[in-house]
Amino acid sequence: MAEKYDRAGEVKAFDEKKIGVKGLVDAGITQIPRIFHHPNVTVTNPSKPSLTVVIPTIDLGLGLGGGTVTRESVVAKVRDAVRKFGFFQAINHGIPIDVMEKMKRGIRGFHEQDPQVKRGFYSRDINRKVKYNTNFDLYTSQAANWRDTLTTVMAPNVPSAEDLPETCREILLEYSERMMKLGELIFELLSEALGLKPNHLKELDCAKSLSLLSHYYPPCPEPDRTFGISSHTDISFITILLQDHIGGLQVLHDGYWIDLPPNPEALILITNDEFVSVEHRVLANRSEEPRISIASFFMHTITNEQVYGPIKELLSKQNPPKYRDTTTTEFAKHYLSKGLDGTSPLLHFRI
Ligand SMILES: O=C(O)CCC(=O)C(=O)O
Ligand SMILES: [Fe+2]
Repeated sequence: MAEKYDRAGEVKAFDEKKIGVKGLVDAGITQIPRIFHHPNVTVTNPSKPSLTVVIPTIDLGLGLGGGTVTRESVVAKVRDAVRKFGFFQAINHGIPIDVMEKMKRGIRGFHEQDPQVKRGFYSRDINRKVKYNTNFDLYTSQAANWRDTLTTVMAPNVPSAEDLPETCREILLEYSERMMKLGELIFELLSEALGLKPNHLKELDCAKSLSLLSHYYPPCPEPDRTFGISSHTDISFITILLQDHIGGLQVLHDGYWIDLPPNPEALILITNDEFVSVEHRVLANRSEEPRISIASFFMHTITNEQVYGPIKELLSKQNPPKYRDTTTTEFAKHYLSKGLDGTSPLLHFRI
């Protein structure tokens, strides 16, 4: 039996230091604090002989010399991927590689800057639009994850440059502007994939609000005891993820954890519902370098009272609603109180 300890006290003490997990690594720890111990770290895939899953990869036709793919074929591939998998890897998505590289460097720069300056951004205030912390659910989850995150709300109200951290302000603005354009296209494709008019999801304001979660996963001295991010589904309408070369991201498919290997050209799209809301996680970083990822969450902030529910046009006697309507505020509050416990936040709203 594990020895009893004052978990709440240790969580608070760690949080109040405002140094993040990076601060622990910089201090030279060789064992991770108990608050990061997960009772069940099953890192390896449940073994299925010769597991071969082809990761759905979709060419959006926006690369240099693009135009070789038709809209119809892209919509068909998107429909297939999000129904079967709940995610896909997008290539030729229109965001240039140098912008993606600059974004990863900028975020690394934020996390690796003078800790005294970084400390100024440390906060858990849900109303703050620019903040950094370790685990948004540090106080509610059963076990903490080996990850620090800079969160910036980039749309609908674009922050002024001075409100953003100096180390990455320009690239945050440029990346977000491009991400908003890509988001519009993706919501059009998803609408069409659902058999709706192209603007349907955009008219529901799904493409309007963007938060960037810019993660830093420092090397973990005991990667078999914890996660980078434990199993969860996202709170957003969709997430578009940029990851670096380190790896560790896995999605759950047919009961098996599948690795999503890094690809410097690709972005990963994670969808929600009709459209599987795919469960995913990141293993604790076992390399000697930090891992950087930037998750673009198309979602409203917690103060947005807009009502969302199953799309009316898709409902019928044969296909009645499975979920009740809710507001962004109610949904976000539920998500925050639950933490990343591996269960779907949607269950709470099931009819
Ligand atoms: O870092 C990653 O690859 C995934 C991040 C993620 O799942 C999230 O921010 O919700
Ligand atoms: Fe996620």
